Amino acid sequence: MTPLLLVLRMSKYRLVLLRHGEGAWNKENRFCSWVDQKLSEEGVKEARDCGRLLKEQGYKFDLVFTSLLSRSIHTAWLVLEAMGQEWVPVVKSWRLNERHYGALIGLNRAEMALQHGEQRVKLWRRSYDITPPLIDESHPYYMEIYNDRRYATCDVPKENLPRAESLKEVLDRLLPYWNSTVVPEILKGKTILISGHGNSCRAILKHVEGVSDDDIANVTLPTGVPVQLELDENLKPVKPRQLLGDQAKIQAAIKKVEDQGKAKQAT
Ligand SMILES: O=C(O)[C@@H](COP(=O)(O)O)OP(=O)(O)O
Repeated sequence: MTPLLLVLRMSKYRLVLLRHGEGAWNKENRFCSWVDQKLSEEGVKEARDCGRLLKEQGYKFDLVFTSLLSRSIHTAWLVLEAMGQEWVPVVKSWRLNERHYGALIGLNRAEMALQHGEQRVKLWRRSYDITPPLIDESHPYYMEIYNDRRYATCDVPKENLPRAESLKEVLDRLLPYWNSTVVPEILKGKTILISGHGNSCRAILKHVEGVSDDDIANVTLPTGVPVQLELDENLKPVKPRQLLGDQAKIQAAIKKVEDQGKAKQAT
């Protein structure tokens, strides 16, 4: 068998994961999570650039999945528009929402690092099974989140929606949706884009690639950069994930996200 045929046989499905373009609170270095902040100007540009890149790469999507948060939905729309593929169906679920950061929502990461130490903030952000402090009714964004009409449309009662989540808990709520709704579409041969969030995409990567609980702490995704996965017939990766685009810029963007947790007085 020629090497080309071998690759064709082994790489049966391609899937693209995307952390939405920069949001207003990414820019302000605040934990955004379930607060429905919109894309910044830069985030709109990132989403359009991502669409152009995916078009250049020859992508033709059949289906797009998003969370219920505007920044993931707008990113999907902008990507599809830049590709001239606006007709492609977009399916939304709370199960693809960003990790629920609990009582940390709205707080500035650098200030939290000053108060609690960089190590604690790193554990909150990147560890697999540490749950941040729970949000409660006294939190300034509690009502805005739980009174939002979109959360009355979920497949669980509002009272059972999370009040804070570790990455493990994100995977626990995401996996049933992945197995029941996303996987069957991949297996039909559809080319799928998941326009999600830093941590919902990390949870999918952990599951699909079998990343260990320790190693997932070293996976950070920048905004607006498509992650290409090539999978075999059992949905196992046939090669390492590829972050598409200028590699030097991508490395700089990853460092910028990691550095958001360094101690600094907010300006
Ligand atoms: O909730 C947030 O603020 C960020 C992730 O924050 P970190 O885990 O990077 O601190 O999520 P996203 O911008 O992908 O929706």
